[in-house]
Amino acid sequence: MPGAARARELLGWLQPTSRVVTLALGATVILGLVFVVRTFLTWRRLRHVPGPFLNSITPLVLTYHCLKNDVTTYTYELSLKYGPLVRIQPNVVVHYDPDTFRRVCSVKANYSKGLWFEFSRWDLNRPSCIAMRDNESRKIRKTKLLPAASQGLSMAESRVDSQVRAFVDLVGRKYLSTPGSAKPMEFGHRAQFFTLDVVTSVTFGEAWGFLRRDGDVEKYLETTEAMIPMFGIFGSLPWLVLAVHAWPLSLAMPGEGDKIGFGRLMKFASDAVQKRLQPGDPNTEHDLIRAYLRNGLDPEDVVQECITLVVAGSETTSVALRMAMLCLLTTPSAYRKLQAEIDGFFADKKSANDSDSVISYADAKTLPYVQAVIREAMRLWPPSAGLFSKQVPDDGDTVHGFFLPPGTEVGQCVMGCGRDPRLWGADAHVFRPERWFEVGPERFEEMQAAVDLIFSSGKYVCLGKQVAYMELMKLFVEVFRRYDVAAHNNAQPLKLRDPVTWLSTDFFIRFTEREKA
Ligand code: HEM
Repeated sequence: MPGAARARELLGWLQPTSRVVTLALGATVILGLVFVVRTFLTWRRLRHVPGPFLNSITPLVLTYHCLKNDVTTYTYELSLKYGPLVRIQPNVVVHYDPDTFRRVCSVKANYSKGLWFEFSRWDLNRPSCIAMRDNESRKIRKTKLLPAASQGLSMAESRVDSQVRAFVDLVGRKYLSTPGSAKPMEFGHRAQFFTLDVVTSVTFGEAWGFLRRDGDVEKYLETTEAMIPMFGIFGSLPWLVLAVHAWPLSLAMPGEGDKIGFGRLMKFASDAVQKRLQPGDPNTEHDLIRAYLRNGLDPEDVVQECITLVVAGSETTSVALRMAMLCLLTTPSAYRKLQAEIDGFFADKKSANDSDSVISYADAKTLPYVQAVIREAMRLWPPSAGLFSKQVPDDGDTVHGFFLPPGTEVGQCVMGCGRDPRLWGADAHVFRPERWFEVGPERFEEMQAAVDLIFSSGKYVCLGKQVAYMELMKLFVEVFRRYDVAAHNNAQPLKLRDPVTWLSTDFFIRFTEREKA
């Protein structure tokens, strides 16, 4: 009897329920086989790249570490163990070599952005530069953005100064502890208030007012804080982005009509652009919106670029502020040297007693120890710790001697660049700003270039790098010039978790007026 007829006869003997069970079992076996074959083929594609076996067959190991809140350290430890190139997911390899970093980001290498960047599409039909994965479109967009961003920088300083004053005022108003009266400030959130007010002010010409209110505005922080861990999870399972962008999940995406949260930022950006297009607009104030419009960017694209500026420029810089503060508070020798340098600078300045003055960026750049503290903290705790994967071009590429077929995603372990003992010595994991003074000019340049990779490189380089340095330098100078700072909870200065970058809670610090010498 032919096979198909025999199978029909056997099925006929079964009860209807047994038939359903048998069909379900059959389907499961077939799906299981498809899964095994697919997993085998994916594994085979990059089997020559070292890494843990489990990571080479499932992306979920990385997802697990995002949920466990130790993903950056995990990636770093794997890189050291298997490096210079490690397979961290079936289709993702990671490196931590500064030269490889620069090559992958160069125009010449022709890599493009990985799937994860789709997550930074705020409007599904209109990507801003950070979400553009096609190299040609990015090039055209960035040509328009770069000159405008550098014009924007020249007017950013006065806006950063206003927010530094607002922060210092807030301390004086609410958080100055005196003997017998402790008034600790939760610095993690205040750092965000500061960076959000700076970036909204530089972008829109008007700060959102987090510092003024000393609280969240339109529940923006509450909702975005909940979103940040999603960046990690989407980073480890980037195809999820496509599911979220498709109907019906797309209906849950934030929109201009929302009463709170990210949608408010979208509405604010859209209104701010519209306001500048009105015939009666005086056009006297300078901000990035005007700079972008003047540079020929379509108004609807300007809206998307403004949202990107706020997202890209706030959490990153506040992570840098928090971790630099933590490093200082836990390293008394560095704290003392930083304050001594600041005092020395102001000792013979007329502005020393002017409570309203803020150090100029040009002057701040002459303070080598302040700069060393900031660089050293960002080296150890890079705020942009995610993989930021880029896709291998059509011809494939060879990285550290391993051929990578087209479409492979190459991620970066920026923590590895900052802690590689070959570059930083046996105490690479120690916060020691002095290391920046122990080397000749050539080595110094090499170290500086490696730390700067936290801002990416080449065609992906951050547009707000100078604004970020300006914020960090000015705030530290003006705070430590006026106040002494101490961790409030000696047993645990803060609670740290790492779903994609370092997020903190309960970072309470105390400010006291400095004793005059
Ligand atoms: C310590 C603070 C900061 C760090 C570590 C940082 C890091 C980065 C990195 C790594 C990228 C590139 C991502 C990639 O495509 O691979 C980037 C892009 C970007 N950053 Fe920053 N950033 C910081 C502060 C800022 C600030 C203050 C602003 C705005 C004022 C800003 C605006 C942008 C923009 C607009 C992009 C997109 C550029 C593009 O797609 O070509 N960033 N940033």
